[in-house]
Amino acid sequence: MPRASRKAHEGFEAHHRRAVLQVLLVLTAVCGAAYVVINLRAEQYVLMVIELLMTVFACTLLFVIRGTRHLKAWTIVFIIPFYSVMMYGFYSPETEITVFGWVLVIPLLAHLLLGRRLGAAVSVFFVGVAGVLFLYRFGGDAIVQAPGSIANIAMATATVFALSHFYEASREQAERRLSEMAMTDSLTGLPNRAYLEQLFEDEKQWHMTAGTPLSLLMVDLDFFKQVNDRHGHDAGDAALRAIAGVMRDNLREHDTVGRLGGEEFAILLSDTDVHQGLMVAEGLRRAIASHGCHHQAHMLRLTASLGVATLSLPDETFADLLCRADRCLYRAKHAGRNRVVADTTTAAPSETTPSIRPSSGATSPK
Ligand SMILES: Nc1nc2c(ncn2[C@@H]2O[C@H](COP(=O)(O)OP(=O)(O)OP(=O)(O)O)[C@@H](O)[C@H]2O)c(=O)[nH]1
Repeated sequence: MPRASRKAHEGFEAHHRRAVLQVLLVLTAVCGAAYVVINLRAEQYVLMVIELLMTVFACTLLFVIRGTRHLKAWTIVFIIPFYSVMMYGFYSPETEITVFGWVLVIPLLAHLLLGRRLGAAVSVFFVGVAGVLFLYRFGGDAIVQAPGSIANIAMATATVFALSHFYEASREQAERRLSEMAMTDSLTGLPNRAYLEQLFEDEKQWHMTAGTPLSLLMVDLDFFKQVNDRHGHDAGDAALRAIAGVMRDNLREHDTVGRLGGEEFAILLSDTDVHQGLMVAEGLRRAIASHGCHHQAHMLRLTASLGVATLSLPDETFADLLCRADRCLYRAKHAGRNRVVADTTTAAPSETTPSIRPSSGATSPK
């Protein structure tokens, strides 16, 4: 999965897991408070103190998990004592056999909170311990030895385990698919603007820390309306797909081209200063101009204008950089199209805004 899609997926997943954990914490606090009263009245003071501690712990975590970036770690910090308290309840001679009804909650919660793999591992461990405790306490009872009684408990637990596991597997798959769709332009298959924005935030952190340059190209096809008007919308769509392919083929693996919308594209160039960005843009301009897009009986020739800007300030946003690249693009269009203009306003003061013009003038689609 591409990095930004993976981030989107993680965002959806964290949201889901946080919501489940919040419900569990509220339930733990409410049930814990109820058990404090029940155990106090039954004079079972050890259980009462444990329940009281769990209630306070759950209330505290409700605040902690609201803004945490370490949700999984906090979930484990809660779920292990939570299940351990459950195991103590199973072990304690003060509890009845019915306390083992809680064993069904183990696989369900583990999968909802920890996902398919870790959830399965934690479930197997704690259900196994619960099974041992059950046999230790009640293995000799006549009711347990009756045919089918152990099978009932075992099969009910296995059913909840299997359903939780398959539900989680299918939910994770659907979530992954959704996050990919949310980050992809459906016509060209390129990353969309949301993807680029997220990628920019990651790359910015990385490049600012490493002290390496990050550039953005903005690409706009020239006279694209004429393609639609002369050859139809399908031809326009085919041309957009073809140009997307040309750009992808002419970039390095760690550069990312995305479609902003319409006939506008943006490209993030890692480890690239404004001068190198200008060269990359010029290479793309040539590649686009020399590429013929076949559509039915027609050969469409397109050109593009490009603007180049390089990240210069730590607080610069994607929109800021895009705006600078867009201003250069506007100048390229204004100067006759099919050319590249770079923004060097933040580079060395002696430098002026460079532009690269094609030997022939602007061209319109034939
Ligand atoms: N086929 C197709 N056309 C699109 C799509 N999105 C936008 N367009 C068309 O792209 C054209 C953009 O036209 P303009 O904004 O006038 O730009 P242009 O004709 O390229 O002119 P300049 O940018 O000034 O060189 C419009 O006709 C839109 O309908 C799309 O997904 N498919």
